[in-house]
Amino acid sequence: MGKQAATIGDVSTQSESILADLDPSQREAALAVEGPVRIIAGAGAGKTRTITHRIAYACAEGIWNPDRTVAVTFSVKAADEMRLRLQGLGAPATVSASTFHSLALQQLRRVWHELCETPFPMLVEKPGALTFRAMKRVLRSADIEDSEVRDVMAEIAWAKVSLIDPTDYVKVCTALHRVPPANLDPDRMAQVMTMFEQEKTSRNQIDFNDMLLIACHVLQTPGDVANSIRSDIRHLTIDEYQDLSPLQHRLLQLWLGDNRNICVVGDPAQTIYSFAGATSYYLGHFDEEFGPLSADITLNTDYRSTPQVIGYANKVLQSAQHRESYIHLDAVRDPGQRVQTTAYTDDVAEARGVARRIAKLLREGAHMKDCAVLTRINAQQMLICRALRAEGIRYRVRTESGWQNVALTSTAEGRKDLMESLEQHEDQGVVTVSTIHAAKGLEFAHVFIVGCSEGLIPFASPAAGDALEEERRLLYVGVTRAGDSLHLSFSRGTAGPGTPDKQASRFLVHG
Ligand SMILES: Nc1ncnc2c1ncn2[C@@H]1O[C@H](COP(=O)(O)OP(=O)(O)OP(=O)(O)O)[C@@H](O)[C@H]1O
Repeated sequence: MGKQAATIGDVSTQSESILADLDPSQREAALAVEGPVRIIAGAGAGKTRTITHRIAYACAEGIWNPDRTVAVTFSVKAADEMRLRLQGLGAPATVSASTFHSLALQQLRRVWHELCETPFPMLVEKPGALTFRAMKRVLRSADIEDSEVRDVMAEIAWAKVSLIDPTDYVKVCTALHRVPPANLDPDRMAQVMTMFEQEKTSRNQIDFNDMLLIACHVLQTPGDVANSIRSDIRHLTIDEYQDLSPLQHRLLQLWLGDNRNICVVGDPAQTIYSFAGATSYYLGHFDEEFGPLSADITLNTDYRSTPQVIGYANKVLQSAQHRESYIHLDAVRDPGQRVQTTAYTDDVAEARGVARRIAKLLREGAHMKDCAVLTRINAQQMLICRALRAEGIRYRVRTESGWQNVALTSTAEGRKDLMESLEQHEDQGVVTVSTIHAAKGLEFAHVFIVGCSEGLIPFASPAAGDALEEERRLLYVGVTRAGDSLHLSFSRGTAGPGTPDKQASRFLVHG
């Protein structure tokens, strides 16, 4: 009896200390532990903090069964980060934090022997080689550029996550005015898609998105297997919900069945993967799909950045096409320095200028791990790295895309390696060089965004519309990684004889 009372007392104290870290809106979200909950939050407003505390609180109070508590996110890094934060809050280790792909893979491996006698398919090791083979067979030519293979692979992945079957591809292209890559006409592209599937199946291989498709198929088939998978998920939390694809949406519907214990969190202004099939539609329409909601919460206090950075971020979105669906961020931190925009004569001067500024920051006491140089594309990074080396600054190029293709590292071993390598780097303290995409979800005291010119941000200067808006959001994501100082730069250097000087990005804020 005494023991029980002590336990209850301990749990309450623990719960109160978990909730004490939250502001009133975050706390409201954490306390809504049953039923559908939507949290729409701006950058730096504590999305991850809120959902991890919510999970830890509900488990500490004994309201949720940790063994049936599942948190899903989009990258291995984000899942690892979530697991670490949950551990830090004392959540039981049986709470699952994983990516869509690793969870689906885990579920399929568990039930496979009950479904078929054939061994579990292998994952395609070289999707590029398989795509090339499919293209060669359809086109009857091997004269195919690497970039064409890459673009076709991306198109196959896009069609899959968008739930578009090869037999419907031509119709979809007509309806959406979609132009297939590699100069293929829609009919040819559909043939390549079909051939890719045949090549894969004949080797008993599956690709990344097949894991989700097969999981959907298994869950769609009524019976004990589907029920047992579903019964493992009682409380489902999904981070970065603005990045959901139709395929992931289908899977989560099937995971839930009649269960309505779902909490989603996202920021429509951070949708930067539309090109790969992600859409913030599901976040915006969550209330129609799952309502009535137990809580529908907006978080707009940015705890990360100075008012200057936040002011800049708000202004980047001010002329956006759908600005009404984006959150206006409020600042709570003390004022810092103004956002700096610098024009350099050429790319080399820009790289050197940025490296020198970082060297100065380091001399003034900043830590290397607090500095990041963000680029729009990987190709910009060579000059930056060279300039950092010339200044004797250690750096790490972040290759992890932060997107789905890293989910395969979800084996315990892969995760351990990843965490060890990250920890090693973190101990040493290095400057991060990363694309904006790969920096999503991270924060640094000092952020340098280079190449803020037309052609880079926005990339290839798309016509007004969705592609242009995605580029605007990308700059917003980059800007909001900065805590204390933000430095934007571009070079005016000519692209070649007779070509005009580069222009500053239209997204840069003046005044
Ligand atoms: N209630 C709070 N009090 C103090 N600091 C907070 C609070 N909520 C969040 N923070 C801090 O604000 C920063 C952003 O929090 P978090 O990483 O959870 O945000 P996020 O919404 O996931 O960010 P983003 O979407 O921009 O990647 C972190 O440094 C976090 O510790």
